[in-house]
Amino acid sequence: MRRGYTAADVRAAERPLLDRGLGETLMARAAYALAQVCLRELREHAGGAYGRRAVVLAGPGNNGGDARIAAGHLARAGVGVELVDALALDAADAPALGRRLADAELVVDGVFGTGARPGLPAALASAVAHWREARGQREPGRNTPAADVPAGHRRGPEGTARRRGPRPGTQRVIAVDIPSGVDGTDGTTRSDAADGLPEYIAADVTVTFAEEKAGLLLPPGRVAAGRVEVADIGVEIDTAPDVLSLEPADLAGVWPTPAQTAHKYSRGVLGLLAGSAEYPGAAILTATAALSTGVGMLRVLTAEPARTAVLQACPETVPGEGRVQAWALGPGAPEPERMQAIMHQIAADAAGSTAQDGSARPGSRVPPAVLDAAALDLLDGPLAFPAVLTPHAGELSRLLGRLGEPAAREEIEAAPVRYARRAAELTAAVVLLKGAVTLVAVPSGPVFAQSAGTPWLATAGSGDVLTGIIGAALAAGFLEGASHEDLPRMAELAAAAAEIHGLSAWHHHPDGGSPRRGRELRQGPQLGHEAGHRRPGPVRARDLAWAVRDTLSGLLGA
Ligand SMILES: NC(=O)C1=CN([C@@H]2O[C@H](COP(=O)(O)OP(=O)(O)OC[C@H]3O[C@@H](n4cnc5c(N)ncnc54)[C@H](OP(=O)(O)O)[C@@H]3O)[C@@H](O)[C@H]2O)[C@@H](O)CC1
Ligand SMILES: [K+]
Repeated sequence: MRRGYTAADVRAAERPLLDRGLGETLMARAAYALAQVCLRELREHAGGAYGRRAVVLAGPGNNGGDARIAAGHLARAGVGVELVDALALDAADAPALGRRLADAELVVDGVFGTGARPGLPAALASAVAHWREARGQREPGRNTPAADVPAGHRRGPEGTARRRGPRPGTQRVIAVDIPSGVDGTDGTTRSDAADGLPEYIAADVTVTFAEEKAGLLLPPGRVAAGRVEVADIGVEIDTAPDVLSLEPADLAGVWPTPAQTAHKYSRGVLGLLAGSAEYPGAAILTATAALSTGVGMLRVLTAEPARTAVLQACPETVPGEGRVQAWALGPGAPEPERMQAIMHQIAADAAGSTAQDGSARPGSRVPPAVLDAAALDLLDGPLAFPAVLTPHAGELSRLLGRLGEPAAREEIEAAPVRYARRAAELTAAVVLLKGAVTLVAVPSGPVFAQSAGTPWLATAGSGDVLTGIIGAALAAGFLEGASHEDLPRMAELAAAAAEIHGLSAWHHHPDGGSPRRGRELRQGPQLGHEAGHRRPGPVRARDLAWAVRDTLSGLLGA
């Protein structure tokens, strides 16, 4: 599990050490750890450290202080270091600095850290734009295989006979604590930027101090940070994290698995209301995903002709009503009246039917529900039963409008954590906001941020599959029903479902090849630049729904 802390909590944890006069000691430790990572990256990616070129961008605060001390360590190891005062940069010098940045084997970004306002000063942003352009010219395609690299780019055994600039793909960008331009706490960058210039410096590796900052787990900071390495500098944080991320290796400990003595009813029954005459496919995808997830039984309440379509595609499905341990409502525009009726019934059960002596029986445990797509359009206030809502930004925008706090889709995309949290408060539900980084918020408590996915997952039907996985997890995880007190556990299951959904896209083999298994699967995909050599291809929602079974088998060690 990755844990991200607010910049304020990290500062508060450092405060007693600073009061004891240990500021310089902390900075020395941070800089030493940073330099070690830089030297290792040079050895691994540029064939060595001695004689290689580094540009160290240093800002006005302590982040710049870390970078300046690390620059000294690098110089003593024989690296040719150019130290740049990043805020003293003149706009006229930006193109030349951009070229020098492109020519370096190593760039250290020590401009801003946890004390920063998001965004980059204009002259620096212009230099970064020139740098990107020069790198782009040298790297026509990010996936250029080594054999296609022109001979002039290849390094001889002694690093001789080189063309100007590092070989494509060998430059390493190391961020100090957090990529400059990104907010340490919410991961956002400047939202008012209209000049088209870069707003942050994207890194291959971020060396962060004490603990991960929440902004490293959240979009777009998460992608900007590349791989994150935490350096222990002797600062202990005893407050709760603000953001959590489940990693593939965590899933076996989180996911509900059947007891030895289980039978199909005690494994959890999921009631599904999905699909319509226009969209029967959504019901098939949600049903397939729930069955691939290993639900004990799936009851489908959908009307004809979607019902027959589901029964033909998934013969295990049981048609009609009956007892269920969880509900999945909404994919494929099923009848609104039917969804309303089911939600009213769960709400009435949750409120506690009046006992025979007339007293209320509050807080009854009821089957939790996952509400997707058309079901979201029926909500206009706090939910009286425990639920997971699964909007994308557009659906969340409509929902927030009905809840009296309108927000445009673009506003939500620029600050997704804030709006996911607010929607969770207003609906008293778990809100899973889909995106490149999927966020799972509860009315109060840490947010989960999951990013196993790939842009290929943004395809019709993908969300129906996620609903099926979440529904199956709720059915297995809440055999005795749930109340609002269970929202944190429901959020954990929804986050795990999002991770499994994303991993299934990375690991499914539509051509029938065997899926990745065991250890390789549990290590999970890498984000950002690291992902370059392991990309999934196009994803079909139908294949995804099937692949969930192999992903889970691999993760659970089956
Ligand atoms: N504390 C500790 O114990 C340890 C801390 N450590 C390190 O310190 C880092 C935090 O350092 P920090 O607090 O000095 O803040 P930092 O991010 O360097 O920047 C502040 C400066 O930047 C300026 N500025 C900001 N944004 C700007 C913008 N958009 N555009 C222009 N200017 C902007 C800002 O100006 P101002 O806001 O005052 O006008 C101020 O001058 C932390 O990330 C870690 O690396 C480690 O050494 C371990 C021990
Ligand atoms: K930085």
